[in-house]
Amino acid sequence: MSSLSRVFAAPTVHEVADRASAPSAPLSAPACPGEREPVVPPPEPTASWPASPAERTGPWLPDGPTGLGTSAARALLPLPAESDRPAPGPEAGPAPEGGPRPGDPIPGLYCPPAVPADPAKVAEVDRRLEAWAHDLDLFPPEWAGDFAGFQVGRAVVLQHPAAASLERLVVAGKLLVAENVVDDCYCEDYGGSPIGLGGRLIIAQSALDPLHTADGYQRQWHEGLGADAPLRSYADAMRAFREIASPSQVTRFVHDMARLHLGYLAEGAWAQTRTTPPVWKYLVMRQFNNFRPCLSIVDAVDGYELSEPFYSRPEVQRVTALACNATTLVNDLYSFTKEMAVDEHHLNLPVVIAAEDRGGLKEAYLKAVGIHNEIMHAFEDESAVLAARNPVLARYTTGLAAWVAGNHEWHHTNTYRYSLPNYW
Ligand SMILES: CC(C)=CCC/C(C)=C(\C)COP(=O)(O)OP(=O)(O)O
Ligand SMILES: [Mg+2]
Repeated sequence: MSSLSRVFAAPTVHEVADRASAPSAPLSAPACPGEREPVVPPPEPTASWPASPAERTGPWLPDGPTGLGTSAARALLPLPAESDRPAPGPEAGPAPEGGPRPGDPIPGLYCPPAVPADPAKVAEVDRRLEAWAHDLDLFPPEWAGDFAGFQVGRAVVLQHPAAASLERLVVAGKLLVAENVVDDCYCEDYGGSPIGLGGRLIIAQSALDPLHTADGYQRQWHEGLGADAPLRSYADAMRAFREIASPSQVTRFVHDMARLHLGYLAEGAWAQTRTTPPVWKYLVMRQFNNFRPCLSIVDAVDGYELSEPFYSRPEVQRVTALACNATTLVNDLYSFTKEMAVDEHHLNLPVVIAAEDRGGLKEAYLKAVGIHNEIMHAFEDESAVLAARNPVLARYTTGLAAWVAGNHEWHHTNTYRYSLPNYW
């Protein structure tokens, strides 16, 4: 068994049963290249959900956590006893003497630690992704430094510590590369522009959500998906995702990518009209222009499925959005200096706070850290309520929390892409 096989989390009983039906192969290699790996059906959930709306407002509303969102959680589910709830993560520490050093986390930013990334796994994922990107001709040689500097392999290994196989990690990496290629080439750094963005993004969406039409035009559409690197990357990454995901997980992802593209269009519209929105409107846009497509695949990458009836419940949608918003605001905070260096009007949370408060960027930045922390605590409080009620939701919310922690680790240690302002 290769050394890589030993680093994957030992599968639980039902996953082993599932794999017993597949051809025997070490964990580190797909059962059979290109063969669709079975998605492990979740165990039947215990009937712990109130049967009807009337039950949701029963007398059992105990005292529990207060703050953002707890009223929503309390209205829907009984809160677990304090002893049931996991201890909160370590509170953010103060700034080190002389301020944070390159690679240090933002002082005062609250985020639990990530599972350390196994270097062997990172190297193998990077090797496979680089070969894939080269085969699809995704970027010219002059971008090779930025590709290496992005550290995609380290990102997905940190974000998915319970990934069921190396192949599933590589699929997450292909999607991450494709999402950034589209953002860079269509919207931002590499020739992107808000002008005509809608026309480019609608074809990009069809690389995920196929056209169904008359044969002749169907063929033209299929040929059109090879026209540029963004389209090629979306089409091939999506093909790979369809091989490891269930139909409902695919539909979930396609929906989340449409949300992402709507967020790109809003950001582009405000750039065209030079609009600096009020903070609340910016937070709406950032809930769509968001890492959500990465978090919504955590069950597929970990080899199980949070079934659609569970995933669609309002309280599950809420904790998913809270996790996605917290991790995207982390990007605002770590990419702040990079974005300000390019365009002082680039929209991010500190910029819109400073405009609304008519204050300085430093005060706005520190206020943005507080907003992130409030969202992060709400995510932890409310997902603890869900996790205490159902093992599948416990696994799902653990996966969300791991993605949030891993992505924070990737951001604060990626000194090639990011650096902190001298605010401490
Ligand atoms: C990976 C993924 C789904 C990205 C979608 C949206 C996106 C590019 C981000 C949330 C990152 O934000 P931003 O455009 O500010 O990227 P950088 O700050 O340049 O890393
Ligand atoms: Mg950013």
